[in-house]
Amino acid sequence: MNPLHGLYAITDNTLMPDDETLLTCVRAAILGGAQIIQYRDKTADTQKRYRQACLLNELCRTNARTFLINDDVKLALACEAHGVHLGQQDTSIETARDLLPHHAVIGMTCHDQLSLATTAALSGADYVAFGAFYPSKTKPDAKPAPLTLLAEAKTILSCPIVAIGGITVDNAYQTITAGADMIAVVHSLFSAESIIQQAEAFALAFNRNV
Ligand SMILES: Cc1ncc(COP(=O)(O)OP(=O)(O)O)c(N)n1
Ligand SMILES: Cc1ncsc1CCOP(=O)(O)O
Ligand SMILES: [Mg+2]
Repeated sequence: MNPLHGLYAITDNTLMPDDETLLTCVRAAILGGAQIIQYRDKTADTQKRYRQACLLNELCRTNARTFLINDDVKLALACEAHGVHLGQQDTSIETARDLLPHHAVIGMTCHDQLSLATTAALSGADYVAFGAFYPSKTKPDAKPAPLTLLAEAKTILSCPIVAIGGITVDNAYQTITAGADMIAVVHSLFSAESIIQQAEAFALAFNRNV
């Protein structure tokens, strides 16, 4: 398993509505340097979700990338993903840990609250996610989180930290220097004219010194 660090690409069923578009876009993100891929499909089409999750799992395994499923622990089990990303309203970490293989990756949304993160870490989360740090096109009603939260979180948590919400190539570097180990991106990555070049630009932000 590669480390939980770098560009974390999250799929979108509106931007990538069919199998071919989804695979082409995610392949480009991987080629550009995305390290973690999350399958996030909010439709109720169980058959499509299973088929696409299996396709992405294969793509990620071939390219040695971490593959996570949003919300759905049973789907993660069925497609043999590396793990799941859970929100505060989703399955609990404890239940997910019971259902998944012991080495599964479990990430947890903590919005703008350190207390949710310490609870998640104590429950065995492998990473925690904060946001939205900037206005998000994908989730416009996401509660805003201040960038200072990341440095505070770093002092009290030992697990990796994800920043999410409205992250672009222009604000990626300041988000990483503020304390993010991973930056999770939907719109600014997958709506780009060249997804490969956009992913490269995000990946470069992790290697910049100034
Ligand atoms: C990496 C990452 N962070 C946060 C979220 C949001 O999860 P959640 O609050 O459960 O909202 P939905 O994505 O399910 O709408 C995420 N998916 N990934
Ligand atoms: C799922 C989620 N949770 C908080 S913001 C967000 C969406 C992130 O997408 P974008 O990178 O387009 O703002
Ligand atoms: Mg969720």
